[in-house]
Amino acid sequence: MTALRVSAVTKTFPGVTALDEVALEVGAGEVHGVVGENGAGKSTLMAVISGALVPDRGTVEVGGRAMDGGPNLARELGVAIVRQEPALLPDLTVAENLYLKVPPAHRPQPGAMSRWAEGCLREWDQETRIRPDARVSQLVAEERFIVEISAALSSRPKVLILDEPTEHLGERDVERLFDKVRALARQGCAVIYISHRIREVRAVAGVITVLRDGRVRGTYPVDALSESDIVALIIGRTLDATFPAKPALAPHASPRLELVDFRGVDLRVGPGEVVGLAGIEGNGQRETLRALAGLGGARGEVRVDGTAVRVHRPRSARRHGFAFLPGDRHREGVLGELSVAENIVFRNLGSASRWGVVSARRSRELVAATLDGLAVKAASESAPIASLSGGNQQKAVLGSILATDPRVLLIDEPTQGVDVGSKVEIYSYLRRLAADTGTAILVVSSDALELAGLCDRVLVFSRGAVVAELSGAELTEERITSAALTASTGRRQAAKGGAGRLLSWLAGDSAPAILIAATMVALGVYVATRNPMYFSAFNISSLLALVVPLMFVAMAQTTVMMVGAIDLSVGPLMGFLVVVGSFFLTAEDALGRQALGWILIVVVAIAVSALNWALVDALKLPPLVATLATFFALQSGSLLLRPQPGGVIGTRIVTGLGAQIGVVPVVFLVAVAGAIVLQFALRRSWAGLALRAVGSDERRAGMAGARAATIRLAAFVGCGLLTAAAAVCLIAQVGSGDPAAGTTYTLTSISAAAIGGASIFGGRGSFLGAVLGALLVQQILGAIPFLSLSTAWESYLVGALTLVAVATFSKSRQLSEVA
Ligand SMILES: Nc1ncnc2c1ncn2[C@@H]1O[C@H](COP(=O)(O)OP(=O)(O)OP(=O)(O)O)[C@@H](O)[C@H]1O
Repeated sequence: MTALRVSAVTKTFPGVTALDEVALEVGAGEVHGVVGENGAGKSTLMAVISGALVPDRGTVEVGGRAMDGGPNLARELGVAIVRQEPALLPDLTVAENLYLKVPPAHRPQPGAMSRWAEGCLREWDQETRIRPDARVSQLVAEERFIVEISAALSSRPKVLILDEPTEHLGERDVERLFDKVRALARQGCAVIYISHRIREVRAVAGVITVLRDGRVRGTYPVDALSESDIVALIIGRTLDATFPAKPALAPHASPRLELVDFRGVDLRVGPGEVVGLAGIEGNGQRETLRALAGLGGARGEVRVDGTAVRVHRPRSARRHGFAFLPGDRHREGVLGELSVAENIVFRNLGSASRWGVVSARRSRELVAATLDGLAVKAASESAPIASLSGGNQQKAVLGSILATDPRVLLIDEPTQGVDVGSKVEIYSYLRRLAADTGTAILVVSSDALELAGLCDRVLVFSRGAVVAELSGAELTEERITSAALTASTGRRQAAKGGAGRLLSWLAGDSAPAILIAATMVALGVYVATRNPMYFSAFNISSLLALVVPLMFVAMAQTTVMMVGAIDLSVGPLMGFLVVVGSFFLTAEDALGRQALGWILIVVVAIAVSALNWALVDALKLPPLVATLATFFALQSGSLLLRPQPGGVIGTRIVTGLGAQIGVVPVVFLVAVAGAIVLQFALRRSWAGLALRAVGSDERRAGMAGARAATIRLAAFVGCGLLTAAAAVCLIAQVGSGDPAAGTTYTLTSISAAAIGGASIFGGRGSFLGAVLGALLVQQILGAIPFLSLSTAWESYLVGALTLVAVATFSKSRQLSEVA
């Protein structure tokens, strides 16, 4: 039975025909390998099948149904995909990502999400210690792939697409994956397996389709082809040898690189020598390489050509002749928005410049030489590097690093995503570089065959120490794998010290609330020791009453910040609503007119926030500019309606809104209850997740089925409604239509939201944090008179606190991500 039928699909991009009349059929229970050179069109074809791209011509049918409804329909029809770059949302937790990625029918109750996610991960591997509550931005590439694969497996797919899933996986994980793939196929799932590791394709697939230049070159049963037959079909010629010959090294040459007790490793690497660092992931090999690149953890002595050097930062490592190719290309390798040429020039500013100015001629020559050197295929050098196929991105980044003319080259996964033909070119390029310039090369790779073929020596790591050294005849793929496996049985968890744990906690969601509460208590105690009147019932009750508008408007601001926007118009909107209210809510107004006033307040708030949304989403104005325009429009509107304050609000309304239970105003309790409900919805509902997902990464959230524009509209309208609530509380406080009433709330709302943990980049924030942030800001404002300080201190203290809070949260997030 045919599970997937692709008929005559054509897809073009400017300057490239990525797919040309492609046809493919995959039967239920079949594992179908798709192979081809870099840029052959494999990922584009998978994007079409999974609904992420619409073809120019041709059709895709899944289980007999035409696939014409984007990613959501594809998911509904049972298509699951593991992409070359896992499409995970960095600000959300592992559990939340898994939840969003599986089709709605397979999702657990939001409350049971964590336990369910643990089950999904444990199904992958009993030992895997990926915590369901870890934020995805804190995971290394291998872990991100495991999460992406677990999500695809947990969605019980009918068609499973795996696009180079093993580039970051160790030997055991690859085996584990193949077991799962075979089990799924036995249950009738159709699997498409894309990889440049031909051995893997042969091991798992029954049928192979070869793509070249966007066209299908043939479909064959795997058994009918040898490995070299497949290579010949892919690149159109046969290869003599994959790995270049290893030249004899000068026996007494003084070492180019020397490590003395560097993270416990002693090592001498001669000029032109290629040394591999192997081991099961997480045993210290990658960390050692990264430490040499200046990315942290450098302890011990490092000498280059006999001179001791410090490699505590990337800059200092570069200055001493180290060049580093990061293994996590998507996160650390490419600058996605910049062009191919800019990516190359940026890494070689020294050689591309003259008198400190980038020279057009030198840049052109540098870019041409780099692209030619590794035969990078790009529609144009001014195209964004993200539009290149994965393998071509890798070659472009590697080329830009090789062009820096290093004395020591540190390369992490040199050929990830690179096709068989280009791998051979890269290996011989590295060998030539080592032989011609004496560059010492250290390589980390999850592919033991690559290490055995490319390196003169391989050091095997276990628990941070070198446990075996292989060279000469001993240097085989089997020896590397067995040395790694016998030395350590599993992945080592990076042991987090006290500082690491503190950082993780600071980067988490509960830190802002706890830190604010602690600061409030400390401030309260301090002020009370200076002035005993501070804790009087009157003072507490007026503080709580005054803070309520700020609490609501801080929640409003948090809502839009969550989707990566900011709303400057909240303050003037509050003022405008107060002015509107002052025409309908006076003692003389009849009940009907008063009801109309309340309705108008809500309608105006919704209209203004919908306008803000339209400016941002339809006109594509930056939120800062769009809401600044509404800021001024609203302020002028208020002044036009009420050039002078006027319209006294009816006493019944003022006293009603000012009702208290003991010393606590009722509206305060309403605000707190609202914050609790919203916080719960933010963490435990699809809407809350979608809100954070869109703020975290709109494109990926879209792939998970979230409609970004609708969600942003909901966020803006939510912001408007919460601002209306703030305005209602303000009406009772001001008591009349004052056009300037709300203006100061714009900045204080941003401060309170940021102190509460919201990020202006979206994806993060907390309603409880915002409410506590508002309380702290108000507490500071209220404490100034008790300390007999001038009012200037209001700005100093609130400003400083905002700065400290934002710096602490963003820095801790940054550091915990690197860790
Ligand atoms: N968004 C895009 N904009 C412009 N060109 C694109 C875009 N996506 C893909 N291409 C081009 O389409 C062609 C096919 O790319 P695709 O990513 O499908 O190749 P691939 O076979 O998956 O390669 P690799 O093995 O390197 O991953 C390439 O020339 C690529 O540059």
